[in-house]
Amino acid sequence: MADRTPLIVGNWKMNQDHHQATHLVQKLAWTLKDAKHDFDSVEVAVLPPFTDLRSVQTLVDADKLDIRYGAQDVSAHESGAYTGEISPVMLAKLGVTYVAIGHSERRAYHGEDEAVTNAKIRSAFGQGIVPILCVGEGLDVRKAGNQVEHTLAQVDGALDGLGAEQAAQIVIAYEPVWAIGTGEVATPEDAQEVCGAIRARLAELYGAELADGVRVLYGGSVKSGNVAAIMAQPDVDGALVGGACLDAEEFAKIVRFDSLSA
Ligand SMILES: O=C(CO)COP(=O)(O)O
Repeated sequence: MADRTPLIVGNWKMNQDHHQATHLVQKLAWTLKDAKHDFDSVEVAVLPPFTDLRSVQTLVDADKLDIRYGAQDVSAHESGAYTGEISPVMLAKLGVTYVAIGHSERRAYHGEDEAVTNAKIRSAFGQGIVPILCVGEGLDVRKAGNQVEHTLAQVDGALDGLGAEQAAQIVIAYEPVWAIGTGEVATPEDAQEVCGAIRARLAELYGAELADGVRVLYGGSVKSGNVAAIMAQPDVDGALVGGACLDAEEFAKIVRFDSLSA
C-alpha cells in the first residue's frame, strides 16, 4: 500500500473575518507546537473565506508555519466579466495549496453540477492548485441504499477527461450530506464503504498504483471523539472538518488523532 500522508482540513465555511482568521491560525499553530505536532506525519490545512486569505498568507509566511491553506471555491475562468467570482490566478498569487470544489453547500445553493466541478478542477490545476473534490449523497439516496453509485457518478463527472498526472494529485472528500452540520456522523464502516469504492473507481480509471496514492478524506460532523475510529479505516486518509475546526484546541485534537483512542 502506498504511504499516504494523512490530511486534516478545516473548512471554515462563511465564518471568521480577517482579524479573527489571524487569531485562529495563530492559536492553532501554538497549540500544535505545544503538542510537538509532526507536520510531516499529518498534514494540516485550513480553508478560510476569500477575504481572509491575504491575512493568513502573511501570517504563515512571516511565522514560517507548516500549516497549509486554501480556498473554498474557485472560478472556472481565469479572468473577465464574471462579477463576484475569484480567479485561480488570484488564488495562486495568494499562495494557496488547495481549493475545495463541489462542496455540497455549493451544489445545494449554487446549483453546481458535474460540468461545473469538472471545469473548476481544470481551472485549479491550470494554476497549480490542488482540488479537494467534495462528493456525497443526501438522505434520500442513502435511505434507498444508492450512496455508492450516486457518489461514484459525481466522481466520474468531475474527473471526466482528466489526465493521470492530474488525477494522481487530486484529493477527494466523501461528505454525506446528511452528516454535515447535523451531528449525525457516518459510522466508520459507512465512511469506509464509500471511500473504498472511490479508490476502486480511481483504480478502474487510472490503474491501481495511481489510486493507491490518492488521498480520500471523510467529512461530516467529525470531532475529536469520533475521528480516531474513522481514521482507522483503510481507505480513509484524512478528514474535512466543518464546525469543529473553528475551535483551535478541538481542531488540534482532531489533527492529533493518532494520540486519541479509536
Ligand atoms: O461540510 C463539512 C466540511 O466541508 C462538514 O461540516 P461539519 O463538520 O460541520 O459537519
